[in-house]
Amino acid sequence: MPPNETLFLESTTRIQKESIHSFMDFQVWDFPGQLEYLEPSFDLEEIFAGLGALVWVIDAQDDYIDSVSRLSQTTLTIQQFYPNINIEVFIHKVDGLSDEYRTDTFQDIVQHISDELSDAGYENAPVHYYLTSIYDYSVFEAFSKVIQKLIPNLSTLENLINTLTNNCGFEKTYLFDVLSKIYIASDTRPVDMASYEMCSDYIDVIVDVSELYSWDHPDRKPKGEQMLEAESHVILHDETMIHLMEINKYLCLVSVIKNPEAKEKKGLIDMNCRTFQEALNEVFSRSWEEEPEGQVMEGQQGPRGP
Ligand SMILES: Nc1nc2c(ncn2[C@@H]2O[C@H](COP(=O)(O)OP(=O)(O)OP(=O)(O)O)[C@@H](O)[C@H]2O)c(=O)[nH]1
Repeated sequence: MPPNETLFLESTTRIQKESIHSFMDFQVWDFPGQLEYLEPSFDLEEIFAGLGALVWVIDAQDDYIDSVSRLSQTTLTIQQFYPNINIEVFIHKVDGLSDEYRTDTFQDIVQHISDELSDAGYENAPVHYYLTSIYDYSVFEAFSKVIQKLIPNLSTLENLINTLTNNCGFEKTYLFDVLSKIYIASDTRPVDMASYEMCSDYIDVIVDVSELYSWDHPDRKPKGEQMLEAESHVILHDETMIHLMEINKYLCLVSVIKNPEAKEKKGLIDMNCRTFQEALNEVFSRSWEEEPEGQVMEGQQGPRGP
């Protein structure tokens, strides 16, 4: 949804459950801000038992003291009964704040929460914080990190991407979920927002072009055998190449390549990406058989095969 359209969203009045069917199935539950779910009339087991991550959104442009103390109470309850749930705090709507005020707000919120938790005897709580806004890519980046922690075999995926990235001399590689535009894994070099944005935008371009040309036109017959997966690259004004390869129905691999020789070695790059694709689909088909245990979101299954 474009950010400007969110201005007309209606307020949430009850828990809304949204099922996501992608490389792994999970649900997102949207809670109304004022729901007193810690009251005895609510069944904690029903709410928390199947959760993999709790994402707590704090409006950084508003008075957040109340939200912060509700979060502390919730964290204490969760830590007692459901210690495997990841607690992820989005310090949200930071687009309206100056850089300096943003840092102060971040520190203030983190300090408040850790003080309240340590007053209750809970030191070094595993709470993670993100600065987010819907007016840039930060909220996608933050959600990517939240989802990545729930993926069984994440380190195997990262190792595979590292091998590909290092052997081909890529600058950065992301494995994206095409629909949500979150990246489920990347090589382990630091993420640079500009390259993430570029790769994410390139997926939009390819999806748009594919939609234009992929429908069955009665007068258009394919000339010979067609490749199942989309594959594309573009060279930007500074010679950077963005290379995209669809991996399966849900995922695509997008790489940033700075090496000027890449143009001549496109065949080699494609071949290496195909080898990566085979390895990845093999990992997925194995974890599908094994059914991972532990940190799972409600309704989540193992990653899907190709
Ligand atoms: N400036 C700014 N406004 C935002 C951002 N995210 C959401 N909003 C605005 O905040 C308002 C409320 O958004 P919702 O998503 O309905 O917030 P909510 O907390 O889920 O609200 P409830 O549904 O009442 O629980 C909307 O008008 C959004 O446009 C952001 O990152 N920056």
